[in-house]
Amino acid sequence: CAMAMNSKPFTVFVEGNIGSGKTTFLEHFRRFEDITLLTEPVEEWRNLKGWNLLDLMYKDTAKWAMTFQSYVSLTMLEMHQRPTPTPVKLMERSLYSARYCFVEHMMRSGTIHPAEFAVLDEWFKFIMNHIHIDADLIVYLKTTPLVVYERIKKRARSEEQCVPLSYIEELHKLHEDWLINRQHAECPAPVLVIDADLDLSQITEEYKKSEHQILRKAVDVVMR
Ligand SMILES: Cc1cc2cn([C@H]3C[C@H](O)[C@@H](CO)O3)c(=O)nc2[nH]1
Repeated sequence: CAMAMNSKPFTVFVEGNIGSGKTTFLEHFRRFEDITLLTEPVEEWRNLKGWNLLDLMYKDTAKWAMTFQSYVSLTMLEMHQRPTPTPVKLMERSLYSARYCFVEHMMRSGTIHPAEFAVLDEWFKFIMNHIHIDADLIVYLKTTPLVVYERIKKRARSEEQCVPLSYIEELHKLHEDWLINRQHAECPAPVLVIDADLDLSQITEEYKKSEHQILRKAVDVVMR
């Protein structure tokens, strides 16, 4: 059912480490007409006017990380701002995981220069103060670093083949700090934790748990 454009849709961020099954989770909701799915625009990051920024970032991180994260944030902001004709909007990742997980890691590991971090952080703070983009719910696909590391190898996305386990472990810790230990007050949305270590056959039960919570909220939005 089309939504009156003036009311905000029930917005869900689907968050999790690389290889945690976010795209698979989102595809599970493809069949619901009342839900708009916004998957990560990886293809845009792989081809900006012919430049594969994702590959450049993984190949020469010190040189390209700032450029890459700057463009990722722009594409995420565009998705946050995109008008949604349905009562529910599911987004893969967000400006929050961009800042609290990926950019945070790049700063702590010295991959980007403190001056580059300062610029990215000023953009993030400006957006937080001027644009309303928070979630009504965050679905956290919680995984064990070793499990997703093996999946990344199996999935064999070419740009990711040189990703070390240590990077996956650090990203995991930053997701836990944010979504389990709740260290960032700017993003107060409730978190629904899904055990995403489960393999495809078992995980449907876990998805059903979130389906109920998301769809019930969607009914609330429509009835509002
Ligand atoms: C918001 C955000 C998403 C995102 C993804 N990535 C990388 C991780 C994966 O290899 C690929 C697709 O998620 O892009 C990144 O480096 N920085 C990011 N920031």
